[in-house]
Amino acid sequence: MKKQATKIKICGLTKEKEADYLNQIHADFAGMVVFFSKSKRNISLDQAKKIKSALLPEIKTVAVTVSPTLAQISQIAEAGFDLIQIHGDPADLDIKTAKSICEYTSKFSLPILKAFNVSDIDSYNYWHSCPSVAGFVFDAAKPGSGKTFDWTLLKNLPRSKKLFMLAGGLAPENVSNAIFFLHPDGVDVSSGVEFLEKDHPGKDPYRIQAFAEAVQFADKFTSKTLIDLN
Ligand SMILES: O=C(O)c1ccccc1NCC(=O)[C@H](O)[C@H](O)COP(=O)(O)O
Repeated sequence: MKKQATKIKICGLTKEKEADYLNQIHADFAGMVVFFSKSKRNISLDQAKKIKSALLPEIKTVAVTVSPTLAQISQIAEAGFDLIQIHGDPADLDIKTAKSICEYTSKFSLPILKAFNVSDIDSYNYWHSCPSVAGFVFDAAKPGSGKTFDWTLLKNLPRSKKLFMLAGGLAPENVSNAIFFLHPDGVDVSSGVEFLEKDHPGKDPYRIQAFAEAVQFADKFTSKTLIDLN
């Protein structure tokens, strides 16, 4: 059995210089919130492209969306993202005419990271069967809120080669415990690596470094099989 490091996704990038912080820790995924103006981390596709071009090419870019429309998904694919993270259901999905959500999402031009926000975890088994879904992000009830949730809800979910990623209120202070408890394939953080001062928005390079070190610390004491998204 090959030992595999826990993958790191840093989410909610808003500035080009934050790409350097991810490059320094060799993050696996960079998440950017698009087409969701309610979020303080929402950025335009042009901003996202600038951040993307400052990232090491091996860092996979994830467009983080809430119920995206088909038109938005095409624009996201054209902008060169590697994956699309979907909270909720796709907006244009007409349950009456689509044979199944799986069939519908198979038309998307990008692999999907299906995000769950606690109350919808019941649909995990269904999404798990969809070939277009590359993996899962288990997040708190309100995405990007920096709040955790009851991790025991995930303990007995079946695993496969699809990426199983924990999000929601992770931080340098608790991510090792999360890895010890759940052995996820990846950990996803946004609020927990931002500046602690309320009047200082954006990602804190020292907290990103501390997060990566806490993940490495936990990995020394856990082992898992190889998951490859390529
Ligand atoms: O960040 C947002 O504002 C956001 C808005 C809409 C959908 C998703 C959003 N964020 C998702 C994430 O950033 C990640 O799932 C994240 O790691 C969890 O957030 P946090 O609890 O702040 O670490």
